[in-house]
Amino acid sequence: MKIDVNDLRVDYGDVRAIDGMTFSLDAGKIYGLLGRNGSGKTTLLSVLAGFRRESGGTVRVDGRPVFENGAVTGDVCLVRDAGETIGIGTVEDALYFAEWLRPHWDAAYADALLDRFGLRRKANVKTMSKGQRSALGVVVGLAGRSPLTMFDESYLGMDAPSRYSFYDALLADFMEHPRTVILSTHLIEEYSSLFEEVLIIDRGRLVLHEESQTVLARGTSVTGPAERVEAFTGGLTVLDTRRLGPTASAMVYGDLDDARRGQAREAGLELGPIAMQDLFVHLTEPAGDAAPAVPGRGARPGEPAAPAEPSGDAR
Ligand SMILES: Nc1ncnc2c1ncn2[C@@H]1O[C@H](COP(=O)(O)OP(=O)(O)OP(=O)(O)O)[C@@H](O)[C@H]1O
Repeated sequence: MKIDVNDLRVDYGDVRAIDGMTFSLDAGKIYGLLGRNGSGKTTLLSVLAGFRRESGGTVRVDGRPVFENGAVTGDVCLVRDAGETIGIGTVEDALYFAEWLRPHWDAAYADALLDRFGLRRKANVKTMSKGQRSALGVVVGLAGRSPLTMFDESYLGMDAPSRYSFYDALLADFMEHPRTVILSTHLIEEYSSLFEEVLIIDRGRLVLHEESQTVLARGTSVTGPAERVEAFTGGLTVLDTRRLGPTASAMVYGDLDDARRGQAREAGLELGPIAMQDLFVHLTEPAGDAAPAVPGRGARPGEPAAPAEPSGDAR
């Protein structure tokens, strides 16, 4: 399903949780939604799922409004953390309810997933552990095969083997049944290779929306003798610099063309990739600080950029 969000605002009383967000998502891709605590991820997903009404702006899924629109919400699934939406009865009851609700439900696949995550059909959901309830949420999200499927930190309570299992299951099922998937997560490195595109939000605003490969290609670590690193990075957008004795490693954001790369090599500097998590940390700032103004902030071509906030470091 295609998503078009235009100048979206969501208020909780005096708190503006989403502050003028505009973006479009194509159908059939896996998107990563990243943001610090309180940045507005759950609020945004709730609006996309039709759980909450927008205070301003528009949200369209396949060109149609979502809120109180049964023709759309039947094709949309939001799995929240710890599977909180299915806290009554047994696992079997939860699946029965999900099947009734979801037109694309695959019962055989749901059964296979229960085995995969070691969940008993007769288990009472209320007495299940947090991780088991999260796994049940994931089963519902995957087996529902909703054209728009969103996981909001659904796997947070799951242990590492179960999370890896979710990763593998999602990838395999997505290949067979492509759909629009949005994953909100704080486990950036664990899931970043799944994301075709990534959206970073910060204090209710869209900070960046780009293909993951582009985002990663824009970040480069420059390591070598401190004074040479400083000279080379002058005029570039430096997100962070770390020093260890005479050696410095600078995190640079922006395209480095072949000529610049050649200059770095001639200067004896080492160039390397940087992790998406590192980029994320430096593209968002703790509350109260301004995020650095970096190229690519705001959105993709054709989408309005979020106003870049002034930063002393950014060039
Ligand atoms: N029901 C509510 N009433 C009032 N304010 C709320 C409510 N829900 C969220 N907020 C506020 O809206 C902002 C965005 O919250 P939201 O839960 O969407 O963030 P989040 O990015 O999902 O956070 P986290 O990563 O911690 O789950 C926060 O400032 C939060 O305090």
